[in-house]
Amino acid sequence: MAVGDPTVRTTPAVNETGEGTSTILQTRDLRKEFGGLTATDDVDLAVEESELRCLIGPNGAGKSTFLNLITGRLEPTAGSIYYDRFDITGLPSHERVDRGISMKFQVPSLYEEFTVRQNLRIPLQRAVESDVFEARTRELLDQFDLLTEIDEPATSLSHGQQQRLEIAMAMGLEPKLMLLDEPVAGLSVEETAEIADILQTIQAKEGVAFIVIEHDIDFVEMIADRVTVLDQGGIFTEGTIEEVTSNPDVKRIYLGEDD
Ligand SMILES: Nc1ncnc2c1ncn2[C@@H]1O[C@H](COP(=O)(O)OP(=O)(O)OP(=O)(O)O)[C@@H](O)[C@H]1O
Repeated sequence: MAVGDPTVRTTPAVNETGEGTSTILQTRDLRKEFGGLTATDDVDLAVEESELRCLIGPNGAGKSTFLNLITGRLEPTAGSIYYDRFDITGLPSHERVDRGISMKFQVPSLYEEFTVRQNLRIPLQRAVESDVFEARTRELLDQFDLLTEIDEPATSLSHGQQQRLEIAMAMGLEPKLMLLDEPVAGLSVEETAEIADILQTIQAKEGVAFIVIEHDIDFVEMIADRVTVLDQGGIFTEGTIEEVTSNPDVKRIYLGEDD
């Protein structure tokens, strides 16, 4: 994998943040303002290697803005982002991808005229040597239950299969940290359970950490090691799914339950 020279633009974060080596991502006082609106309000968030973290919160809480700051799509107004022990706050998006941060966006990004194999080749070309394309293509498609569709056009896939292919493409970049924005939106209960299974398998087998934005609490319950609740740009609370969902304020405000 092509990785930039860490001595040129980045600084080891371990001394600055005091975090141990198992922290893959740490934000410090991360802030994003749009005019007078604070979309990310001094967020300190830490994610461990191989952890599956879900971000929940009401519409407009700042979930997508936070992920866009991590990918470099947005520049923070203030604060720092440490990834894999380096300060990546000023790095352009493509360098973050090369270091192992990949994202599956909510909007579809498949090349419809391409086959499943050709779509997957796009990220693989960037991340792995050509002599392992075929083996890695098959391995990923097997993991994502798409091997029998390998030579089918992307347009022939069901919505659930397309979502799986998009996550497989994000995995094709060989990430250490994968960001997913509502990966099961519009999927059936069965399709949702299948994605949950796949993410847990990848987490266990490949050691990838995830940050997943999700409104579907049943899905969060299936996959999350820990849950962070955002509200008005800031962290409202964090904990296990049981801790978060048993918090009366979270229940009332975020899950729409009064009991
Ligand atoms: N490019 C932008 N310019 C101005 N305001 C923005 C921009 N992007 C987001 N915002 C505002 O920042 C706040 C946080 O938005 P964000 O999309 O991050 O929330 P969210 O939690 O992801 O919401 P949803 O669940 O609806 O996707 C909102 O008030 C939104 O209107």
